[in-house]
Parts: sequence; C-alpha cells; structure tokens
Amino acid sequence: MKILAAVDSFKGSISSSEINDIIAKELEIKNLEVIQKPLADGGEGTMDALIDSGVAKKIDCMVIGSLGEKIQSYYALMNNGTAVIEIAQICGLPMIPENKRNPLHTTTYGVGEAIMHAINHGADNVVITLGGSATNDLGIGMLQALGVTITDESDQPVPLGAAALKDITHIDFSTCFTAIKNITLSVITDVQNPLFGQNGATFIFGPQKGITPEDAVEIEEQIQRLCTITPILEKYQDTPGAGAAGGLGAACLALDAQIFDGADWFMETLQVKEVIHQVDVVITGEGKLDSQTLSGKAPISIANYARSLNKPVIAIAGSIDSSLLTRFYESGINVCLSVIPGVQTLEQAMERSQVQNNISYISQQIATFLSWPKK
Ligand SMILES: O=C(O)[C@H](O)CO
Repeated sequence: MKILAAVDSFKGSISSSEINDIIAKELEIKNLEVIQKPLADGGEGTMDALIDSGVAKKIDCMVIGSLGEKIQSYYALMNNGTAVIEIAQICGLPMIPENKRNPLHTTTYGVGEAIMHAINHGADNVVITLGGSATNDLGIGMLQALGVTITDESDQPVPLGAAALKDITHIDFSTCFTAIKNITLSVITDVQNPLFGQNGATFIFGPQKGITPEDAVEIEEQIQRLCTITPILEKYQDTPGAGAAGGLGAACLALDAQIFDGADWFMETLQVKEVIHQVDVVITGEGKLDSQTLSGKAPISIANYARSLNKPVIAIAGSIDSSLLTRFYESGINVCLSVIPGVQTLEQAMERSQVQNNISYISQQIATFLSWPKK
C-alpha cells in the first residue's frame, strides 16, 4: 500500500517535513510505502517547507527590519528561478517585542530590499507571501526600496512608517526600478480583506499590531486620501487581499502582481496532485483543525482533490473543533485523528519533543490499522 504523508507544520512546534518524516518512519516499520510532500498554505512555514523539500535553497540577506534596524533574514530561491519571500520573516509581528509594536513607526522597507536581493541572485519570478506583519504602512516602505518616488510637499522623501503617510503628497510609480518591470511578481495573501473600510487592513488587523483607536482613524483617512491621489492604488483598493499585511497587498497589486491562493500555489509547485494519483491513502493535517482550516487551508485543498479521485484521507491534528466534523467530512477528510494520547496541557502539547512523541504515537496507530491483515 502506498501512502502520501503531506501534513502542514504544527505552527510554533514542528515543521511539515519533520512531521512527515516521523509518519514515514512509523509506517515503513510496517512495510507501508510512504511518499512525503511538505505542505504549507502561503503562511508561516512556506519558505521552510520549500527549502526542507529540496526544491529551493535558503538565501541569507541583510535587510531593514520593521523597526528600521538591519536584520538578518532569508528567502527561498527555487531551482526554476522563483524566489519566495515570506514577509513575516522580515517585518513580522512576532519578531518585535510587544512594547515596541507600533505601526506608526514600523516599515515594510526590508521587503523591497529582499525583492531586489532575489533579483540580483537571478530570480525572474518573485512570490511574496503576505501576512503576520507588524506594519500598516500601505507598503510605502517596500515601494520606496523599489525606487517608487514618494515625497512630501517639499519634494523630500518621507520617513518610514505609517506616521509619515500624512506627509505624502506625491507617489510616482514611473521611477520604479526597471528590474521590477522585468520580473513576474505574485502574491499569496493570508486574508481577503480590502484595503480600507470597516473590514479593511487598519480597523481589522491594526489593533493586534498596537494601533490605538485614534491612530487607526488617522491612518485610515490617510490611506483613503493616498488612494484618491494615486489612481493605481485606487484601482486595487477593493481587491480581496489588498488589505493584507497593512496594505502591502495593495502596493504589490499596484506593481502588477498577480494574487494566488496559497494552498493551490503550493500544491501546484510541489506537484502534490500528481502524487495523490499514485497513492492509496492520504495523510494530511495541521496543528489545529478548525474553521480556519475550512477556509481554504492546505489540508482541505488536498482532501478535496483526493475526494475527487475517491482516495481516503486521514487528517491528524493537535486540536480538532469537533463541532465541525461534518464539514470536514464533506470537504474530503474521512477521519480526523487527534495526536494527543492522553490529558496534556496546551504547553505540554506544543512542546517540541512531546509533539514528536504524539505524532509517533498516532502514526503507529495508523500504521497498525493500514497494515492489517498481515500477509
Ligand atoms: O499581516 C497582517 O496584517 C495580517 O496577517 C493580515 O494580512
């Protein structure tokens, strides 16, 4: 029997490749054949999943972090010339201490620097994964790093951070570096929100980044104003995903980027669908199987496709929202298994060696079941 192990990372605990390795080891003891595919949906862990699977190499780069200081970051450069840049590794919220979280001063400048670094390393296709940012600067920092002219009424470049949005009187995309016009730019967004409005970037995601209600109103007004003076931003203000990463989505769209669904892009890139054709059973899952999983996360994309081929799907997870089981079944998952063998605190259940043990435990159960009856 052939099995596909394609489980997304258990965020904050263990990577996709490590989980698949544990599953493969336990199943192979029972003489089951396992094909492994790392899984990600464009969110945290996307670059690592590509690097771990060997389809991309890790390229280190020094860029400006969200607080304006130089930081060591990296991106994934695939053998086909596609660079994948996870903005959460450059201006991500968890990268800065809580007392320093303030979008008035945080910037996306480093994202632009990473894009240029990748182009200088031969990338002709750059995929930016948006989400988990500490910024709300409408992508102005990134645009500045890419040569877009952004000036105040004295024709001076404006400082970094959303506090300077109010000073901008002129945005000119025509000065954007030619190198950007010569590559294909794509974005994968973690949310579908528009740029502004009650459901937009600032009001929905600003508070988690430390925006005060008063600052939110001011930033919102400035973003709307900048759209009215910049037709290319205005064009994309309502596009789903424009509000991702504090408006970085809109800035990327203005650079002519195409928006992709993260899970689909990943499955396509790692040819996961082709493998589903070859196997008898699919094992997928992620840290939490919940309502977010149902809104297009990678395990659901896999399960959907497997169902279309009539292949059974086992989903494993650290926690399962049991009120949604019917919806998981309808989406192509045949059984949802918790990896937790007994009572554990959240802290224990997320501790690395405990997670490894838990995944071994559930893999042994699956292996015993799938290898029956003994020949
Ligand atoms: O970074 C953010 O603002 C959120 O993750 C939504 O994209």
